[in-house]
Amino acid sequence: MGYSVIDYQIVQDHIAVVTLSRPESLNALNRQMFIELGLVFSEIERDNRIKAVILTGSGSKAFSAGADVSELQRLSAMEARNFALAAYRTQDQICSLPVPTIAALNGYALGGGCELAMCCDLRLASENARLGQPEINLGIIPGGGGTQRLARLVGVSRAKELIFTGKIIPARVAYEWGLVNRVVPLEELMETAIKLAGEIATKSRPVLALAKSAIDRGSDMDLTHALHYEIECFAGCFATEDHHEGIKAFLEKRVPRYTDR
Ligand SMILES: CC(C)(COP(=O)(O)OP(=O)(O)OC[C@H]1O[C@@H](n2cnc3c(N)ncnc32)[C@H](O)[C@@H]1OP(=O)(O)O)[C@@H](O)C(=O)NCCC(=O)NCCSC(=O)CCO
Repeated sequence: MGYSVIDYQIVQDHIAVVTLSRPESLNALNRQMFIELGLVFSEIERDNRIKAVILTGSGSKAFSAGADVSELQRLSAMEARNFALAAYRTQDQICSLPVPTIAALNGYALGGGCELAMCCDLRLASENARLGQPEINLGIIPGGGGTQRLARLVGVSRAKELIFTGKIIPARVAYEWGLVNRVVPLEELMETAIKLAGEIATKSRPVLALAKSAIDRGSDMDLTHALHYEIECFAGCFATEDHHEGIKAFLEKRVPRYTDR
């Protein structure tokens, strides 16, 4: 399928790389971007070969500087609601993808860009990356999950500090706060992301999906329900062919050969 504001590639057979591609506006997220992200994530979901996804931005300055301010400028309250709902649907698709996702933050990840990064399972940042929710400086608040996902990742106090002040934090601080998993030089970012995705891709696809579901769905439950949900996911592993192979390979002291079934 042809895309106009994103690029899509499969590397090393199992790794999908989705690149936000509006470099002239620092990969600002417009309606078309959300439509194409929805389409590409549907394509990825249908493709059983894919075992890890990397989401990044074009150029060396930004992952994404957020929602396209020139589109926001024209919105009525009702239209703003529809814009946020469209973003929500695409983000929900990304969050519930049964495959691990990695955001490779190659520069600014602001507003909707930070929100999109927080929909991914893991975040790697280049040393020049800057993260934040500066919506307050435009007279609005985050509308793509920022008030919720940021608070869950860094805690309510730090989220409030960022959202109330619009302050932008460097990658190092984002790492100290647990907002990103790792910080690497810009020129090593994609190599690091592909290496991490490659390591994940050596595991069983259905078992990765069960691990992701146990963590994500469990974190929305109270502890008792979450622990019971983990038990169901653990039992689900025993319904896969791959768990036989994993255990057999361990006992035979060899590398497992998973069939993703
Ligand atoms: C990211 C900033 C700090 C970079 O500043 P600077 O290096 O000075 O680069 P600029 O000249 O400002 O930007 C280059 C070019 O990109 C356009 N642009 C940048 N961000 C956006 C955007 N979000 N929407 C539309 N266009 C954008 C900018 O206008 C320039 O275009 P020219 O045609 O060359 O003029 C700085 O750009 C910045 O602060 N950006 C806005 C960040 C922001 O407020 N994000 C939140 C948006 S609201 C939101 O996401 C709601 C969802 O919750």
